[in-house]
Amino acid sequence: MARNKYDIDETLEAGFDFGQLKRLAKYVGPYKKDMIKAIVIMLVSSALSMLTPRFFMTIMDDYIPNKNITGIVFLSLLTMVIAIFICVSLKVKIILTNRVGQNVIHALRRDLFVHLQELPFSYYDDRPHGKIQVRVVNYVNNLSDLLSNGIVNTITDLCSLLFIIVFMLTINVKLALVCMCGIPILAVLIWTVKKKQRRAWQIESNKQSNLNAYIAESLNGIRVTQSFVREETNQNIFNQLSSDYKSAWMNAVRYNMMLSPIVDTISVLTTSMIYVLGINWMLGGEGNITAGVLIAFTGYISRFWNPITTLASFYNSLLTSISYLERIFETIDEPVTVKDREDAVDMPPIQGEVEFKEVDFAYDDGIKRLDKVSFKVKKGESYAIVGPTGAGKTTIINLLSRFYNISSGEITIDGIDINGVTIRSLRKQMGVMLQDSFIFSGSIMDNIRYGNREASDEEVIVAAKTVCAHDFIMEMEQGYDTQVNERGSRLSQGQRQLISFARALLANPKILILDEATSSIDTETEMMLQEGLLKLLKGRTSFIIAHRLSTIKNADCILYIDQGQIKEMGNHDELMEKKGEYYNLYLSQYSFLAS
Ligand SMILES: Nc1ncnc2c1ncn2[C@@H]1O[C@H](COP(=O)(O)OP(=O)(O)OP(=O)(O)O)[C@@H](O)[C@H]1O
Repeated sequence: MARNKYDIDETLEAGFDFGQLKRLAKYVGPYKKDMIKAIVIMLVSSALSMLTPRFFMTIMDDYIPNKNITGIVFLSLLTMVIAIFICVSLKVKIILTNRVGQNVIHALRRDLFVHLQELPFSYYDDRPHGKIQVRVVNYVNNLSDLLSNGIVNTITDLCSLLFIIVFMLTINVKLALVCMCGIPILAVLIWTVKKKQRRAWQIESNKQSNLNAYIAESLNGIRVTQSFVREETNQNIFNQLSSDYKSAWMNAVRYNMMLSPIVDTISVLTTSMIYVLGINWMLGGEGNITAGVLIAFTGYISRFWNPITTLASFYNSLLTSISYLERIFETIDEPVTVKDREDAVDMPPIQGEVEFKEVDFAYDDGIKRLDKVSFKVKKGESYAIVGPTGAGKTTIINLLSRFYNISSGEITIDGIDINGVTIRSLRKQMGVMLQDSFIFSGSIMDNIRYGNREASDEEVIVAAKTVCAHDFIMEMEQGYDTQVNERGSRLSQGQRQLISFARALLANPKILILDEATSSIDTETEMMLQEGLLKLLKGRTSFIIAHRLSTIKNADCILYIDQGQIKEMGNHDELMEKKGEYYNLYLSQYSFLAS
């Protein structure tokens, strides 16, 4: 449970290995053609750009002494044409690589989202949503530079470097070696800071994640915050998290910043050495060095350090991206613990007989929350589950929908073990109304239709009428087309419950599960609703959890749960006669209402 907090850094279970880069390469695979085009264009322009210092050498050493004006004009024009070609190819490369980058980002984000949709409740129990969100949005975005420019630039820069080295070696080996003597120094420096730099970017991603988690949590809880006048405390927590993020970013970027001045210094030093040694060697008549050779070399040396600078910055962005990639792939690799067995078959049309056989269950914290729970519901019966807060009522119905895996025992529907059927075929035949009546942004019609996308408008309206939601919906400015916000902030809690109720009904389920479906609904509406509900429940198996016992008096059987165990079982009259826990609970509610 340690992860489930904004002030706890996430730990990375799987370390980075180059296999992850290979995995990223797979995403680039479908856009190979665009990548190849971009690389070829860049290689051609890079090879052409190598010619210009050579042209200047020819002009200096050959055409000027021989007054070859035509040659000078021709080479100057050629240089101009090459410059225009380079300009155009750069533009084409940007278009191609951006297209590849954005497509890859889209594919990565899609895979992440698809996987997140499949991950079980237990994954979300253990993490703040902000920490998940930051992976899908920010971390994936941060790969954009690596994907759109990094890959093509690296390949073309490596080739340019090779071209330059070859060109320099063909002109003068001694000067070429002087030029390259800075590379080993740079390699040692990069190697020395590599580990610290990677760690620094991992810490940065943790802090970003914490900050995001807190922002998401604060926005979700803004009403409670303002009611309890917690704004100042929250600001302090936010400031601390934001300042942690700032420091982590500054620390990480410090390593990135180090590289560029080092490359510049080495570049300036080697250029000076070329001049000093080159002029000395030229004056001493050593190694066939002419003024033209020196001019060509100064042209090459600036081109020589250019790709090294871009490679160094690519290396920086690679290390940054790696820390994000680790998180992205960690999420994609997160095992779907609640999934179809290999031999799973579709659940046949449900008749409605449900049986729990000695079911034990513990959440991820390992504490047993259900202990040998056994009961059998006949087709079409309605079962109520009551008991104190935290007794395990919701847990029972969560297991019936297979939101979690049971620890031991068996749950069967019509005698079929629900572990052996596909989750989709099982859940499609159930109508579940969870405690959290979540409303999505969109129209009221869409929100009800969430339970059955094929339902016609008329069917939506019938469901709304059955749960007594039709009147209040019609009173809204655009009736069923009224737009509501995420979480339904413009609806009352009771109205939200009625909409969720209608949604559960619309699925036309064989098994209906209602968890505190009417807790926020006024007694008058509830009584009206009971009538519709009675008709509706006919022939369907239903599970109703309610604290308000008046709601469940008519249930065929009532399970009284406490501390994960069934303490009493029977209909209302039987349990009242028994004068046990249910009796006490009923009397306490009755006397509370009477008083
Ligand atoms: N995701 C979870 N991870 C760990 N423990 C959990 C989780 N959800 C519930 N619990 C614990 O399991 C126990 C049973 O919870 P459950 O939600 O089933 O209670 P309940 O009877 O439905 O309570 P209420 O009437 O308040 O809704 C509680 O002690 C609760 O703290």
